[in-house]
Amino acid sequence: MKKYSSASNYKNERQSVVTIGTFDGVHIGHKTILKRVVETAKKENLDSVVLTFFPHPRMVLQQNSDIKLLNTIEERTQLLEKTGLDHLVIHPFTHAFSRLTALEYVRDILVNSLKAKKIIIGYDHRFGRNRNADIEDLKEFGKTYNFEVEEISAKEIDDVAVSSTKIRKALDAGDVETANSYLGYNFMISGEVVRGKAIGRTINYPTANLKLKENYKLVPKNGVYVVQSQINSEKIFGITSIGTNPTVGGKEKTIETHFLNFNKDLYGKEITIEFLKFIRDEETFDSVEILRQEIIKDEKFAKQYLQERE
Ligand SMILES: Cc1cc2nc3c(=O)[nH]c(=O)nc-3n(C[C@H](O)[C@H](O)[C@H](O)COP(=O)(O)O)c2cc1C
Ligand SMILES: Nc1ncnc2c1ncn2[C@@H]1O[C@H](COP(=O)(O)OP(=O)(O)O)[C@@H](O)[C@H]1O
Repeated sequence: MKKYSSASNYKNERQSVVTIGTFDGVHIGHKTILKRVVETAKKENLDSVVLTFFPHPRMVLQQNSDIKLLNTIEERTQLLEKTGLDHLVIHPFTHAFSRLTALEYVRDILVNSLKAKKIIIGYDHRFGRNRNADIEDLKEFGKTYNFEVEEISAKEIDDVAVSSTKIRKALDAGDVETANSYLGYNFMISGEVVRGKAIGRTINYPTANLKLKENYKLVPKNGVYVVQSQINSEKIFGITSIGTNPTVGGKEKTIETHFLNFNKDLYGKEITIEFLKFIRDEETFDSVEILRQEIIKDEKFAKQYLQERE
């Protein structure tokens, strides 16, 4: 898959099948569309292209928007790569871009830059300044500019019954199992392991504290989870606590993981944790000793869960 940092950087003489969207999560619904794009391109001897935007329109158009996304742009790129697409165009969503008329957008970006011969798109897709054009307008433009529009019907979309919003809601409720089944992979978070207060090791539960690079990445609800990770290409399971650590008077939100049967220095390493199961909400305990007893129970729960899953 070739990547381009804007539509004007896309240089390719071959005509294409294009789909357009944010594709946050690259979930099973997105994958059915992407599969259709890849297969259509093969059948019709065209190149397959995804046009996506970054930052998210809401991050640009709504002041103080605190929208959280399922994927960082890096994750989105990696997930799209797996679908077998020929080209990924990540076009900068700016104020100027949002002011393009529907005609300018279709003519300059879809037709002149991306050489669209076919556009495969959801029935409710809207585009152009103030999002005032719809799929019927796109079909009209197709007559002028000689491309075809293939509509993905409401039924086809409803049959999958998955949306990025539903997945965000599931994660906000701690329901990682529902989120994972919609995503078709385990929801994950990556970051560098940084130093904390070094209290963990004093209760025999050292925890790797993750520092996120992107403030727009969605973090599941505060609480304790069973997770898995890949450390030096070995699969390691763990228990992750998300929250402010009120028992030890914490204020900042942290994401910290105690890895099971593991004892190595992780400071400075980049790690990814995949969420498997919610264990419980974060609580304020009366003492660190009670917290330690509780973490022992969390560990037992995790081991039991992992054993039953085998
Ligand atoms: C599995 C697990 C569950 C945890 N649950 C809670 C909790 O419910 N409430 C809380 O205040 N802290 C909780 N913690 C966080 C501890 O307070 C934290 O790990 C400890 O303060 C160590 O912090 P440090 O990494 O800065 O040394 C939990 C930690 C782990 C590993
Ligand atoms: N089983 C383990 N799980 C997590 N971290 C571990 C483990 N064993 C050793 N470590 C190391 O210990 C560090 C965490 O120790 P901790 O006392 O919690 O300190 P800190 O407050 O700096 O996180 C981790 O960043 C990692 O380098």
